[in-house]
Amino acid sequence: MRVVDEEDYPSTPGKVKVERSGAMSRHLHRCFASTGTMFLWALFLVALTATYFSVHSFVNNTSRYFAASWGGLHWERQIRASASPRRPPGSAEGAGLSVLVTGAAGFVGTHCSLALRKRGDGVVGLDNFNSYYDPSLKKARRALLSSHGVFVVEGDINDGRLLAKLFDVVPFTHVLHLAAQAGVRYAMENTASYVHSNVAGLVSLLEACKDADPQPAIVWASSSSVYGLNDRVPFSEAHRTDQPASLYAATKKAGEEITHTYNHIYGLSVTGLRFFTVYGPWGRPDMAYFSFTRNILQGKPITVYRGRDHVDLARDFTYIDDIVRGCLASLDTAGRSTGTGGKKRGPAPYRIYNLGNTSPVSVPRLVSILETYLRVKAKKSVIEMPGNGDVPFTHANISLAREQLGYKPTTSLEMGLKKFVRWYLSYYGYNRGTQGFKNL
Ligand SMILES: O=C(O)[C@H]1O[C@H](OP(=O)(O)OP(=O)(O)OC[C@H]2O[C@@H](n3ccc(=O)[nH]c3=O)[C@H](O)[C@@H]2O)[C@H](O)[C@@H](O)[C@@H]1O
Repeated sequence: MRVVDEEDYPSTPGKVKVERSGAMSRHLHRCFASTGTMFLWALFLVALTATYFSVHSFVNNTSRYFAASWGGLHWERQIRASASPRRPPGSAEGAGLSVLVTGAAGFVGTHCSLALRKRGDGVVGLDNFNSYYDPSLKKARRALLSSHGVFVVEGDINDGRLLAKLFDVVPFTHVLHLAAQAGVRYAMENTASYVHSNVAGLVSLLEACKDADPQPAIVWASSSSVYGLNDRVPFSEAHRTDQPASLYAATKKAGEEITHTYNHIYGLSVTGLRFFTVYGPWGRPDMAYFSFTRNILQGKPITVYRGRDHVDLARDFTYIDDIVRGCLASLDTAGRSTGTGGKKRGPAPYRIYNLGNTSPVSVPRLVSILETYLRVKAKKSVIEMPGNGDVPFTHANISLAREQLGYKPTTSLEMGLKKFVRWYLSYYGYNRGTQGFKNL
């Protein structure tokens, strides 16, 4: 068994060990030899780590450069052309806006972009084409926009570099922020996507807006869902909105608070629009009117939720063209942001409006209107509303929007669904004669 020498013991930190001379010189020699070796090893490791990180960052940057779907002179030319207003000089409506529309390949985004383009404003779209619902519908919307001269950049609002570049290339006068993770019930399945888009993405966009010179005015999509458990009807902007019933609603409410902060600190002009169950052609397949239509045509059952005590659920369904008019009126009346160089130079407007239809319709009535237009009886399964974030009814008071934006919805659910069904049948190529369902 090996006898442990005194020198093998570690010294107590901070204390010097007194040693005998012979043993000491041996020890010193060993000690220097091992320190030198250790030093060389340490040097080698540092060099290795540094090499690793520089190669890694080079590979990262290079692959990001090659993978990026944006950038370059041609891309910048496309952005500038799309962003240029085309109103005739001296036109009564003024010089025209230059609007960045986020979520441009989405339902409301596409309609607003087209409407802006048609009246001569410049529009650049931004959309990440995620797969929350069929991306081919988003691509078809992009093709429609492109045929009207609207260029849509594929990118995410969380990409600060891309946003900075866009504001670098174009001095946007307005941002119409519609990109979001939508859907009330899906918020129970994929919580992270709501935080990613509706909270982190919003902050990323506001950061870019506050740094932009000039700062744009922002109009963005909040939601009727912020009224949550409020049971005073019709819902007015003055009612409480601190009792959300879903994570979706909570992120939209958070958005209202976050935008307020940016308005307060940086002088950004902000208008939040509380949309009430928007529907229409080119709509969202995840919404009830759309999925009911698909299932009814395919002979599949639909699930109709019912409230407590067998009370029907109801929504203040609002037709897309009415919403578009509300969005454009909001842009036109937005008022300027006041900040420059990331600093507030004076107070800027902060507004919130309900954009609804003011006439709630029950879900069973929605189904029966669809049955009439589709000429097919729905296979209904009526169940009690699960605790999934839904609220029993919505009903907008739109006095404020009427007064300040001139907002006046004109489309009944019957009229609006007729237009939707007509679009649906033509888009999916449904052939009544042969009862065939192409591409459904
Ligand atoms: O107003 C809003 O702010 C919200 O409107 C809709 O949310 P929601 O009103 O729940 O719209 P749908 O998903 O189309 O549902 C409409 C009604 O049909 C009911 N429904 C839905 C799905 C289903 O399978 N069965 C059913 O009875 C719902 O409970 C609800 O009462 C949108 O999906 C949200 O993105 C938007 O923010």
